[in-house]
Amino acid sequence: MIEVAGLRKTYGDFAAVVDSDFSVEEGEVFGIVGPNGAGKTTTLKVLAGLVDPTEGDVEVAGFPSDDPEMRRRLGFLPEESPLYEEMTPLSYLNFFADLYDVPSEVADERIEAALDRLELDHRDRRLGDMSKGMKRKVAIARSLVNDPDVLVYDEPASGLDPVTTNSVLEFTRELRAAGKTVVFSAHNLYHVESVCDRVVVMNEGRIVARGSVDGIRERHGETTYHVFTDVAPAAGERLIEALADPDAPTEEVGDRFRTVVPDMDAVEAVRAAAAEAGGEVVDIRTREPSLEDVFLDIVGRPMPGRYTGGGGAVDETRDTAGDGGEGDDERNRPAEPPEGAE
Ligand SMILES: Nc1ncnc2c1ncn2[C@@H]1O[C@H](COP(=O)(O)OP(=O)(O)OP(=O)(O)O)[C@@H](O)[C@H]1O
Repeated sequence: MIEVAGLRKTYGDFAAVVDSDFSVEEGEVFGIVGPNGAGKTTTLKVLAGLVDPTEGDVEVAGFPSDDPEMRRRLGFLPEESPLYEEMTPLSYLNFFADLYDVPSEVADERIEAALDRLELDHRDRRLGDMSKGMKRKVAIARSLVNDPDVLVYDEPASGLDPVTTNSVLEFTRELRAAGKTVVFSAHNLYHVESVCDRVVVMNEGRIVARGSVDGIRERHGETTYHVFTDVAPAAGERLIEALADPDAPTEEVGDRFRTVVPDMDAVEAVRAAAAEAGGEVVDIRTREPSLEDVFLDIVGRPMPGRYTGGGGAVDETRDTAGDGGEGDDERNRPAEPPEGAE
């Protein structure tokens, strides 16, 4: 449904997006995550036909992104919803339906359905008097007036209270169930984890990881084992020292000591050290890395420069360390991942 190949967007000699490639399947919720300034909004604006790429090919629903037909198939939700303060939700949404030439009876039905589903009351209230959550819902309803196949949402749930956030995320899942294709950006990784089928992680203009959330977690995060021992406090120092060499961080937690290790062999080392210190292993828990742990690891890696003039040249860095694998692959990964991130 969406194909992006070799996308690059520069402003002067600054590269906002560098060599971006990805595709989004029909009926998929696809997430773009990354820290501030990573290039998420720029990518989404290119998809929505609001910003022209400097280089590369972008196709949405079979049309190039500068084709007016593509815009008819797409609903865009900008990061900030620019609403006309004096209008009411109904007048505002009808105005946009009109711009898309939606027949008025169809528009009425569609708008009612969207506002009902989004549980937006006060449909005759001035937009200027509405809360941020209500305005966001109106903006989401606006993205649907032309019944698009593809929805491009920039931070749809940012700055909303937990109830409104859940309702927006649930609504996104329903769009998928209705066969829509959704691309959205987010800072909040929980939002991404709870909704997206696949994601790309962007950092400093580049895609640095991609795949399913679980796939990324498996490749970039490490499962750790938390081993609890009942060594007496007086012998704790001995245990900590004994485990410093295999680099198994150990600390006192309540009436136990907890040692964090990467594998079952290391658990045996803890067992031996605990026995030496007069105790034994009383509990072992595995800890999966959260997407947040993984994200911090990935975006913490050094990146090549973003300026094309004078400074670091960005072009040559493409696929420097990408494994070129298929599906759950990753590309443009900086050559040196940091040592054992916690
Ligand atoms: N019109 C523009 N002119 C110059 N630089 C721009 C322009 N638009 C974006 N940039 C720069 O491109 C980079 C990427 O911006 P973008 O808004 O795409 O990032 P983002 O990942 O969406 O960030 P955020 O999470 O803060 O919204 C930023 O450094 C930004 O300052």
